[in-house]
Amino acid sequence: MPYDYDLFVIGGGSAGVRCARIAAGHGARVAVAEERFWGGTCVNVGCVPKKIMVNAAEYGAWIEDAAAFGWDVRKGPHHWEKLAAARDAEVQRLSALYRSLLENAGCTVFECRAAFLDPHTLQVGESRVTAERIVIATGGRPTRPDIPGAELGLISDDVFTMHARPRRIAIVGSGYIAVEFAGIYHGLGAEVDLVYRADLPLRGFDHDLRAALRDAYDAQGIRLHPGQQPAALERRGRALVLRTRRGDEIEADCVLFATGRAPNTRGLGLEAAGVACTEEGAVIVDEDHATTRPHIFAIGDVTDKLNLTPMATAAGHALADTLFGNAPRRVSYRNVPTAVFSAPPIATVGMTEADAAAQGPCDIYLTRFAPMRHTISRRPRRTLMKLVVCQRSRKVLGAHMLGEDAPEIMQGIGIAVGMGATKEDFDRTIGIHPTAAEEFVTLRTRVREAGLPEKARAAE
Ligand SMILES: Cc1cc2nc3c(=O)[nH]c(=O)nc-3n(C[C@H](O)[C@H](O)[C@H](O)COP(=O)(O)OP(=O)(O)OC[C@H]3O[C@@H](n4cnc5c(N)ncnc54)[C@H](O)[C@@H]3O)c2cc1C
Ligand SMILES: NC(=O)c1ccc[n+]([C@@H]2O[C@H](COP(=O)([O-])OP(=O)(O)OC[C@H]3O[C@@H](n4cnc5c(N)ncnc54)[C@H](O)[C@@H]3O)[C@@H](O)[C@H]2O)c1
Repeated sequence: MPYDYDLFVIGGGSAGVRCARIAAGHGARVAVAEERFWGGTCVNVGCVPKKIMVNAAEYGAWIEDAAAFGWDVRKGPHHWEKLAAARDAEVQRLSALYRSLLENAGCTVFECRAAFLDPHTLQVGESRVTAERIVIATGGRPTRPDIPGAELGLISDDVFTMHARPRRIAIVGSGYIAVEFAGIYHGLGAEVDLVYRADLPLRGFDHDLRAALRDAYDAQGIRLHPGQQPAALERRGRALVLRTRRGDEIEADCVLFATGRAPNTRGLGLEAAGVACTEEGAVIVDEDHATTRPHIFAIGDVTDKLNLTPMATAAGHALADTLFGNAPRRVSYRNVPTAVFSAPPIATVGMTEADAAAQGPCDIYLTRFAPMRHTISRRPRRTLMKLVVCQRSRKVLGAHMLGEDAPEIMQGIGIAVGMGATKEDFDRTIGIHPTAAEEFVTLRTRVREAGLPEKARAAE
């Protein structure tokens, strides 16, 4: 039976757009359906608008720093609506670009929802469409905790439609989104409460980074509430009150739930297609992104593996090359560099100290220092850099940094760690002076053998 398309992609986000346009470039007849916004989460309610807000928040402190360098500048008020307009214009430009990339590649675009009717047939808006192969790239959505009054709180999507900066905001969670928005709102002048379950923010990251971020946020005046779980949210007059299970009350103008995301598989007709999901709703895939139906594939956040834009695009590209480019390949999920755009930012690649120590003896090289800019500005900022080195092979198993430019620096370190560079390879590299980055190649003092103190291990 001839199909309408060789490939149908459900979802026009990072993963779907890359897969569709590369497949079309290989000569396949491709269609894509997007129900909400071209470019998906990253472009519209994720990385891009978030990073613009991170940049905006940084300027506030830079204006103050400038005075120490001789500039006669005065910090005036921040105009939220100006920032919002600039941010939204850039988002619209990029979203339109994503759509035109698809059209220029020869893809058919549908601006509506798609769902399976059977393994090869989709309901696409008002039409029925068939395809030989189908890719599920529907991403994820923010979740709220199951507590009374949860609907009074915001989710990350809502941040990008706020009309004004809140005076006080309480943020629940301490993952990527929570700590990034804590830094943004604080930088823009709001009072911030960060409410989280663990002892330290950013579960899963290296222990020293987590402790350094706690210290940095504490020093800046972000009010930290570790070991606290939300119990209820209620309106009291014009304020919201977040009650915790311990019985504490935190009052704010708005409450942001940054408590994780769930894969978008509800109502997709996956049962009709014979595609299996985990209990949490993530599509189950093998190393080639094939689902339990060999002609149906899933890529990006909907598989809930490593929910980062570059992973979504890499998976989409590899799948298109494999299916239509006569160039089968797999994407590695190991040694993926990642950054958290907190204030200061964090970046990391490879193993944490705890993970590495569990595999065998390792050495820790670590330095903390005041960045050169701040010896002049007197802003109390500290940088932390750390290498985890295998004692046997001398390979650098993990590199971790908290400090200005950490994400820019870690991209290059990621190449070295991915190639299996040893500590001696790092040491042989000549530094670029004067930079913070050069510390990664001049770390000479082994501070200890890897392994977390008992108390820290218990809290992991
Ligand atoms: C606030 C925030 C900040 C982030 N910051 C970063 C960052 O700095 N760096 C980074 O690497 N990652 C970041 N991420 C994660 C990153 O945005 C995601 O990993 C990435 O966007 C996933 O791409 P995707 O294509 O899998 O899904 P998405 O981009 O979510 O795309 C899925 C698309 O499918 C559409 N869709 C869903 N169901 C259907 C249907 N049935 N029919 C038609 N269309 C459908 C949706 O509307 C959506 O557009 C951030 C995420 C958030 C929320
Ligand atoms: N810079 C980046 O690359 C970047 C930025 C933002 C988001 N992302 C991606 O998006 C994903 C989602 O981000 P996120 O921050 O929402 O999720 P997350 O999984 O990183 O963090 C969720 C947080 O919510 C807490 N939590 C979960 N349920 C809770 C409950 N019922 N009560 C209280 N706390 C609860 C968790 O303990 C954790 O601190 C990230 O994991 C990441 O993959 C990446």
